[in-house]
Amino acid sequence: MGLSAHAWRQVQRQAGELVSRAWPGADPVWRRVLTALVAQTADGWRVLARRDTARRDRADVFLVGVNGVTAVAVGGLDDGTHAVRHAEEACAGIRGAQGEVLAGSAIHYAVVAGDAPDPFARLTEADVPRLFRRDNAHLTRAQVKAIAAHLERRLKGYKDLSVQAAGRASDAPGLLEVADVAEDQLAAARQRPFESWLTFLHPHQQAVVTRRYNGPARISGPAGTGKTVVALHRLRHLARRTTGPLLFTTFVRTLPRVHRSTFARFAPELVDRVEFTNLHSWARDLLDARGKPFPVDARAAHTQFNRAWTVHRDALAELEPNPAYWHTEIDRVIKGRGLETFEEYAAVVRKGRRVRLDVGQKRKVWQLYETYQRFLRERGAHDHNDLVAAALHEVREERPRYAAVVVDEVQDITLTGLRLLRELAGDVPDGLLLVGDGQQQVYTGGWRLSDAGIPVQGRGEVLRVNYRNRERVLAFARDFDADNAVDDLDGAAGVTLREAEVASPGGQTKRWSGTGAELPEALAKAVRELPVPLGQAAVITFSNTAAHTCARLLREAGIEVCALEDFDGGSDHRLKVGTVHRAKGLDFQGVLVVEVSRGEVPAEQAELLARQRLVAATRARDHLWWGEVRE
Ligand SMILES: Nc1ncnc2c1ncn2[C@@H]1O[C@H](COP(=O)(O)OP(=O)(O)OP(=O)(O)O)[C@@H](O)[C@H]1O
Repeated sequence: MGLSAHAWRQVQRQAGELVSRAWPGADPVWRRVLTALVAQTADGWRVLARRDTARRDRADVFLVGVNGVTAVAVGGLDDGTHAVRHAEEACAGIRGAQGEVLAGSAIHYAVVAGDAPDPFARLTEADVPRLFRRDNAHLTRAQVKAIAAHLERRLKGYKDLSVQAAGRASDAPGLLEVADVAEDQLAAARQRPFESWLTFLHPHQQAVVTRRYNGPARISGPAGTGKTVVALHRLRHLARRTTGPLLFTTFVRTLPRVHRSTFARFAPELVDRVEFTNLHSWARDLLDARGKPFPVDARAAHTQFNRAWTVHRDALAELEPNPAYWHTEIDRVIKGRGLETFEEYAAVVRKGRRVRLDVGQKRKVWQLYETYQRFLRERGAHDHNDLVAAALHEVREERPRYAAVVVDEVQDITLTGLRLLRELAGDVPDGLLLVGDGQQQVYTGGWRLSDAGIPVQGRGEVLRVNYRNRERVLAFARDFDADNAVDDLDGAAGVTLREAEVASPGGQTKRWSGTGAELPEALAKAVRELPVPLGQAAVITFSNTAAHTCARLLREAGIEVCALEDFDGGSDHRLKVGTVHRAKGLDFQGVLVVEVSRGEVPAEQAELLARQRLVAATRARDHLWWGEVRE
């Protein structure tokens, strides 16, 4: 806290005297803990405390600081549920500067020196400093003051206790303001913009966090509207009201560990109850745990597809010469949708697929599929679809129990994957929450939630305020959604990025265009001119090859890089580099997109590319540089 040892001893003595005067008969443990808490008020924390030995059903202390609100009970509680309700009621309606509300799910709970009922974290006296950790700082001092002022009015019988360090005239007008502003700016430079969503939510977001659903629910809305933020808050809300494990999953391999680290910051007491894992890893682990290991070798599977293609090329090349198109057809339409007979394939509507197929042509595709399957069988190889199908079979045999299943980026999961998740969630009320945005689909092969037997009528929430992208960045990204028909994941019209409301003004965008030979210099210059710390920025590409090239060019220019593949959401001073597929769901203060222009592309690919561009551009909070390499 920047106090000398002498000043710190004085502060503690003052705090001790204050506590003894306020509660003369209190037992020593209580007094010591309170003293430790009150001493921190010299460093900007606020403490509201009461002591009532007859009613041990409420928190003794409300601690407010840069890391949010914590309700603390000293020496144990008789009734944790009542204490939670009391704390949530005390905080209900506390508003931020822009009309946001303090989310009930944002309150931390702790018992010091006593038994801790859920959701209270259990701390010993020696653990008390953990309540003041600054690595989770996300509120400004002004916000801390405002919250404490509200609580002071709300909490009857609680005393506002504070001490001052010698030489810190906290009430001298001007002085404090200057110190506060300096400190706020320092914190802001470290962690910009303030992640106030850890405590404050838009009233609509907050309503979605706590609403009760009597079936599967869906949150949709354009990029940056806080869908994941709401999902994480809801996860905490649900975890507090249930027992047993919860699952947070997504199709994107790199995302779960990032979300885990965010969740660990604001719900450390619950993080071990939630499994954060991508769907394929989850499926593999389930089969391993049941003694039925199911190794997938995507490369071997790809080789078998190429072999099958050589057999059927002549039959299909006149429809579409690119084998990747047919691989996707098998991956996303036939296997992704779990089609088992030709009759099913003949009947299926191939939403979003460019090449129209009559029954005779579908038969040719089916033959390609059958050959591919035969080759896989002969080699004992499996692809990812086989893994998901095997897990679905296994879950139908015996369902692992989860109190709730939350699925992020649901638009990219296959239909079979959705069926698996539905099966997994069972009929538990509030058991399944699907979060996604049709506009950000980066893989083709449409479905509706109802195709997977997931009815969400009346339980679909749409978020509309974009909190991530500053106005100019959003305007840039909006240009990519011109021709996109977007659905809300269930067939109805969805809300597009064009319709999203902007929450933050300003922002900066730049375009560059040049040849491959000019890229190294332009990219290095753009990185150096980016007015954000490198650790808060990312270079995003549309292919692995381009990502590798950019990483090499940056290293050669002496810039430290970290592959997005390896990023876990922790603080890291290196520039992140990766494809748009790995950047999904994440955001950075500054983003540099490198696009290798491909000239004319077929309509279906063009639409997919527009979506990928939209995803890439909306990863930038404040600064976006868009470089186009002309081949
Ligand atoms: N209530 C809020 N107050 C302030 N900032 C918010 C709020 N909600 C969300 N944000 C900010 O917006 C960013 C985007 O939120 P989030 O990642 O949840 O959006 P999303 O809808 O899941 O986005 P995408 O679909 O593009 O991945 C967050 O990192 C956070 O900084």
